[in-house]
Amino acid sequence: MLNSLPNRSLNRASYSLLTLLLVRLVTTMFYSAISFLSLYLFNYLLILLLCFLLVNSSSTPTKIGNGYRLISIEETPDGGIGGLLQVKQRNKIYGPDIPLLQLYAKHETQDRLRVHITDAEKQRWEMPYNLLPREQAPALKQTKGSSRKNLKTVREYSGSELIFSYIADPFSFSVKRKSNGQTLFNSSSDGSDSFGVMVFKDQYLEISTQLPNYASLYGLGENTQPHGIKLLPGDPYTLYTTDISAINLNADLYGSHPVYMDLRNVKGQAYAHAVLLLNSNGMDVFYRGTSLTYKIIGGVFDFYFFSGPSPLAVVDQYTSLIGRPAAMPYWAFGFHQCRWGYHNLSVVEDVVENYKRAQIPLDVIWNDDDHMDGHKDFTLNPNNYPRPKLLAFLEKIHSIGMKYIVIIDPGIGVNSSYGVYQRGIVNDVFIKYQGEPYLAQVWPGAVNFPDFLNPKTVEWWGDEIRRFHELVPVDGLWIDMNEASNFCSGLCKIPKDKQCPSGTGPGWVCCLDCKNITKTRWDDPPYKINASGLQVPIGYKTIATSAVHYNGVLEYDAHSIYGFSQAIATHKALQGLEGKRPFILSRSTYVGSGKYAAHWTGDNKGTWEDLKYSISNMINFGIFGVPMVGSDICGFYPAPTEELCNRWIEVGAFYPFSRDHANYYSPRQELYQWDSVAQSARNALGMRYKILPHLYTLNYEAHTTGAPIARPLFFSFPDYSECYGLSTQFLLGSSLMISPVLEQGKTQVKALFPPGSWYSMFNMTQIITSQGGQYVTLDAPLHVVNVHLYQNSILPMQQGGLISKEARMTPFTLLVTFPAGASNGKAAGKLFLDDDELQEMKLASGSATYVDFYATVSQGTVKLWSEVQESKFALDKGWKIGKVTVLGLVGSGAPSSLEVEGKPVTGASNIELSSLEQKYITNLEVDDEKKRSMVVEVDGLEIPVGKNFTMSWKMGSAVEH
Ligand SMILES: OC[C@H]1O[C@H](O[C@H]2[C@H](O)[C@@H](O)[C@@H](O[C@H]3[C@H](O)[C@@H](O)[C@@H](O)O[C@@H]3CO)O[C@@H]2CO)[C@H](O)[C@@H](O)[C@@H]1O
Repeated sequence: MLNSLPNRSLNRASYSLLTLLLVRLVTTMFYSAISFLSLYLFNYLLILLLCFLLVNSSSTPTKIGNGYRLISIEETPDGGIGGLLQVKQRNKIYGPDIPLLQLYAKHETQDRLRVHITDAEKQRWEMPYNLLPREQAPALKQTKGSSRKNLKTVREYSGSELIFSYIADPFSFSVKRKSNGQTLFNSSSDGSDSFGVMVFKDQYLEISTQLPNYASLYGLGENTQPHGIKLLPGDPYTLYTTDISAINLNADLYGSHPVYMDLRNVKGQAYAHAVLLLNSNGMDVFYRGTSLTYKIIGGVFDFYFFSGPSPLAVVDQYTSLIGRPAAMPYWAFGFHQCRWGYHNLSVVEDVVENYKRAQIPLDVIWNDDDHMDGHKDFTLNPNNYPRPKLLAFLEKIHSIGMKYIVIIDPGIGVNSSYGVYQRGIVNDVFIKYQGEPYLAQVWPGAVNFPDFLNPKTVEWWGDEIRRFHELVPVDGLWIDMNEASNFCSGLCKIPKDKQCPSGTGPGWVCCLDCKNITKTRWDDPPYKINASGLQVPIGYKTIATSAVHYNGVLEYDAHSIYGFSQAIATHKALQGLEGKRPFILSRSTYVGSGKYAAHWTGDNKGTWEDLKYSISNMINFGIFGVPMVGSDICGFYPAPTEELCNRWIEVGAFYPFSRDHANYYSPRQELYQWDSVAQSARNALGMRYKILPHLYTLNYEAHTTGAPIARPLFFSFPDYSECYGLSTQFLLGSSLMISPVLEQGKTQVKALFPPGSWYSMFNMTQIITSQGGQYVTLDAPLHVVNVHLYQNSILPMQQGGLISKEARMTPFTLLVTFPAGASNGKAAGKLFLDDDELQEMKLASGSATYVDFYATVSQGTVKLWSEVQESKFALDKGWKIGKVTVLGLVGSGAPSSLEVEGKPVTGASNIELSSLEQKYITNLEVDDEKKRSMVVEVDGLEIPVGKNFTMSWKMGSAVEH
């Protein structure tokens, strides 16, 4: 029962009591003399009757709330509607109902509807407007005296695509799509027991929506699901930021994203929309297949509906509200190597050398906390990482374009001789408990946590980052443990007579003297979310939930935005430094984090399951507006097998954020450690470095439209429901598909190919599938990952290299794909280039260039041209298009009449034609003589990127269809 108290234990107790009594009754009856029978029998029958009543009453659900009725409604000055909701009947389960609520609904844009419900008489906690800027909901009591004359029992308010309507008593609301009449959200009860009325108490809010059983839902994270991206009915999706690693299935992991995308295929046509419940309190979300129920322990209902109707439109609308994803610098798309346990600088230097020796690309080298002095943020270990040597190393790697990133944890070591801590105390920047900085334990031992909701803290943090940057010119920061993670729970003191260890391993065992804090309703709320997947107290191994932030904000409310607020402060600090584009990697994320940081999926395991989960985790974050994401390649711990590491780099080379990272206790797993892994890495990363221009263009697209970099297939094939649950393959952009091996011992992979023509990026072989698309078994020996480009694409590529900076200056190749065998076809592609040192990523004269490429084939004539915006930047850099490769054309004999810029190009040497092997053909009748599809390569070109160009040629004896 969702809207009733759980009563299973009550029933069980009653039945036990009943059984006991029955046994006693029978025994007694047997041994009792007839003369006493009537008296005993009467007593027992009475008890029996009471027990039956108890059992029966306990199986009747106890209602948590009785719902609200709308008592007034009017239009608000800002064009929305506002109303008052009065509780129908109060009860005290999970605390008293809030008597009067304020309802506010507004079509904020053409495709976004907001529905906000809060206490009408008292300000409640909600996501701070300064952290997530958005339109303000109206002030309280605005509607209190409003007239009732407008009040109708049912009423509709229509925006351009979404229609909001309500039923007055008991109050419920629904959201419909205007274009097809579909109900997207409906909080009125479907009559089932699993669906109650809306409940609004101080520490318990509940609301449900009906759903059609054919809706496919995605999102509600951070969460690892064994079955992949599509949400399945069952256990609650619990949202509460927690230091629990991605290996834990169906648990509340590091981030909180209370948003889902709902994809429905209505008569072969797909419609997607999304629902965000902007609430930072802990919650359980129960998805039951035909309904979804939120149970939240505080805050307000602040719903945003995004009408789509395409998945890409949904993320565009979503990120236009929560913030567009951060622009990443070019080098961030290179390969990253990290490890906890690079004990000294020489080890780091060796790693960089070994990558070079093995000819494996590497752009960024990282330090976990090994460079620190006693695991304290912003310090250097003078023995293992002496500053002069570190600076010399950084100068060397910076000179070739490589970068260096280090970790910082939010816990600041409590140590009176530690400057960062001293200045923190002086500036009063820490979260408080009973007026004192709240004491916790992380790697340095006892720590205090900065309160990033406090403007003074943001200033102090910025200053500490500036000081550190003067000490060590890092290129980015990794903010870890910011859920916030605490190795202790409750109220702790530093033990007097014992030295608290700091550091690795046992460092995570609590050594402070702690006692539980249970006395406040914040530490022990009436409704228990399924925290840590185990219903642990919500203050378990984190900051006590009754601790206090700036302005009296309770950790209870602000818990899940800790990492988010730290990312904002860190971003601000880095922006202020050299005026460069910041790179931040954050473990904990919330709605809007993508605007400031990249994310990795935390401490995964070196197992085949985790390799698989990494794909769904990655594509979920694309939906959450955090497109720069990846998992620890080869697994964080314990130790991957050689085969697994081969397969992992073949997937990880195509994560937007591609980093190998390992635990302190794991054996070394840099990609050169095994010859076979090195070979797979050269293949897969070799391809990544060739498609860097594409990844970087996707970065621009993400930054300007929210489009995920790595996407599920349904983003490009929304009408093709076969791919709705597919979590073993993914797309980079709209048409580059990765189909990796995810199982041990396999040298083939069964991959789904949506309808059309696909071309292998490694050997140009083609796969053509019928209208229904199909699964194709692909060869995938150990060093091979299958990457295919879809028809109608133009992919700008470069020659690759060992560092992105050098790869970036090599000539371009345009890879053009037409539907195989079609005599008429179109293709298009795009390229964004800019000065990635600049903070802003925008199309501007002199610092960026954008090129649209187009191609057509018609009547045997192939045409290719570009349309350039802001040409100067690319022209100044001197980039050239050296080659055009076109796949899927039909014809035989040599192409002729090659013209570039309207001028004939003589000499056949620069245009070549070869036949394309057709690997898999279904509906295309192939007459090998006439309809072979071809590879046409036009080489030796020197077309400046940034200049509009046209080129054309005729296919030899083109075949008409
Ligand atoms: O900076 C070092 C690493 O810190 C992070 O991972 C640590 C994690 O946050 C800790 O909670 C802990 O996790 C262990 C957990 O406490 C323990 O019960 C057991 O389940 O093993 C867990 C994993 O070891 O230690 C983690 C480090 O081992 C961060 O996520 C890493 O990337 C950093 O390298």
